[in-house]
Amino acid sequence: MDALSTTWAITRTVAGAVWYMLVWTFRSWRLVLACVMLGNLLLIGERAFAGYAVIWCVPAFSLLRAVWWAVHPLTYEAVLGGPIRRRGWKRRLRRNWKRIADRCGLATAPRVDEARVIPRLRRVRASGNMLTFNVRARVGQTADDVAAAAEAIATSLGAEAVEAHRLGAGWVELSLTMRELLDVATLPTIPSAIEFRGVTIGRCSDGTPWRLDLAGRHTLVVGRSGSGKGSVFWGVAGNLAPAAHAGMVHLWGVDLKGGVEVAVGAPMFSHVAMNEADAVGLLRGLNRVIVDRQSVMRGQSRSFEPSPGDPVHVLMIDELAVLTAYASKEVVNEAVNLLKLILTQGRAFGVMVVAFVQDPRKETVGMRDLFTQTVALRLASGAETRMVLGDGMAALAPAHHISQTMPGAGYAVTDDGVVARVRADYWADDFIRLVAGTYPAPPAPPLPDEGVTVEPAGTEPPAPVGVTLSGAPPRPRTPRKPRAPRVPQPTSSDGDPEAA
Ligand SMILES: Nc1ncnc2c1ncn2[C@@H]1O[C@H](COP(=O)(O)OP(=O)(O)OP(=O)(O)O)[C@@H](O)[C@H]1O
Repeated sequence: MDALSTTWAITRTVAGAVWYMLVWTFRSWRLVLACVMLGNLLLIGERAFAGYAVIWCVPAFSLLRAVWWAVHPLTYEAVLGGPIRRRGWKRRLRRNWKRIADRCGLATAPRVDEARVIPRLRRVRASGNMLTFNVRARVGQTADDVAAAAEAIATSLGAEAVEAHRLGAGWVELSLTMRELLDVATLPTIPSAIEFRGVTIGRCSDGTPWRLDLAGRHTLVVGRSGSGKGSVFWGVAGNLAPAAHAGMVHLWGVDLKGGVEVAVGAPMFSHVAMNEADAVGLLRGLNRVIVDRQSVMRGQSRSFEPSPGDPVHVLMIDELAVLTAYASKEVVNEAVNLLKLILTQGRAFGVMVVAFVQDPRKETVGMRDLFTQTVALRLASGAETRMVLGDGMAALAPAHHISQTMPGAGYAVTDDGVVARVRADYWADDFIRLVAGTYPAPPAPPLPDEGVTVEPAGTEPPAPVGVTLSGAPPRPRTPRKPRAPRVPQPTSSDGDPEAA
């Protein structure tokens, strides 16, 4: 069996090398033709060696390339294959730009009888698997018009995907992914850095690490069932685990899908809620943290700096819609109010929310706009992408085009409109358990249990109440002392209240 598979592998490699040799030779047919003519002239001039050398130089170079590719693909790709391919991309773009711009609707004619004006192409560059260039909108066009044609331009050039960034004053930068790097799943390594401002949870389409900024941001992750929300969830929680272990971060987990997701790595979390009542208690507790910090920081400082014992709080909610739409009415009402307060006030006080949801409709996630960055994993339709990312974003971040075979892949969109095509590392259950076992959260102070009234910013914190650990049985309340009977007050005979 082994010998058979080795023979098969060798046959495939040799066949591949022969195929590439032929393709590369025929692709350079103009050069081959020129060499044949020159070689024949040399042969006529009785310079046999030089003549044959010129005639066969192109096939010989292709053969050399093919052998190199077959024997050592890594060095071939780095030294020869990659640079040749990138040169080809740039040349194809420059040569075909007029035709592509015209066909993609970017060429405009000022009058019927006048020639069409093509948007200007500038700074064409290629590196790694990306082809990047700037396009200047013509008079009568906007940068949005150019961005809207991005998908068509990418398709014309055979790109896998495209990202468009506005550079300002009519300039748009288009980054085309010419070779897909995200189709291979990657695994994380055990985190060791103490991170609380952001986490590296996968890679971008150009192969660079995908860093998700968390400081001062609330993150909404949306994706259909099976789109890989779990990878992003554990990418964030797992990478924060060393900081949680060191007391610089408190992780709060809400999982109302029976706790199936959070339970795997529960030791990383300071507080976990797996039912509606605990979830509301947990939100009250987090709101209490904000209110307490407001009173401490008022007049002292405007930005929060964490320290051991005074950590950043990160609330992770798996399936947000269960809490904000599908739970009982009272729970939904209170949870939505508390969550809105946390989302509007938490950022300045070191409280961040990372929420995950399958169904992005307004009825399920009414507070979508309060999240400052969105990760759109695979979505069902263009309408859903627009719903999640806003109008105009379906072309820039077409999450509905993500293949089912690429769970964990998506578009990360910040509130200033920067789009990155990304894929999260895959966190297997055993790996999550390993990280949770390595970095368990230190014991956390108990949560306020009940009676916390939701106060707007700037008001005094609510009165202290009995506390409980979310998920633990509530402590019995001490019965109140009976009130002492009132002493009757003397009243004036004429009923004058001032006299009483
Ligand atoms: N980053 C990834 N790379 C490769 N495969 C992945 C990745 N993330 C998830 N998968 C695969 O996709 C499957 C579904 O992922 P996951 O359970 O995270 O999806 P989900 O969006 O959380 O779905 P649901 O909402 O139904 O829980 C996983 O069992 C795993 O096999």
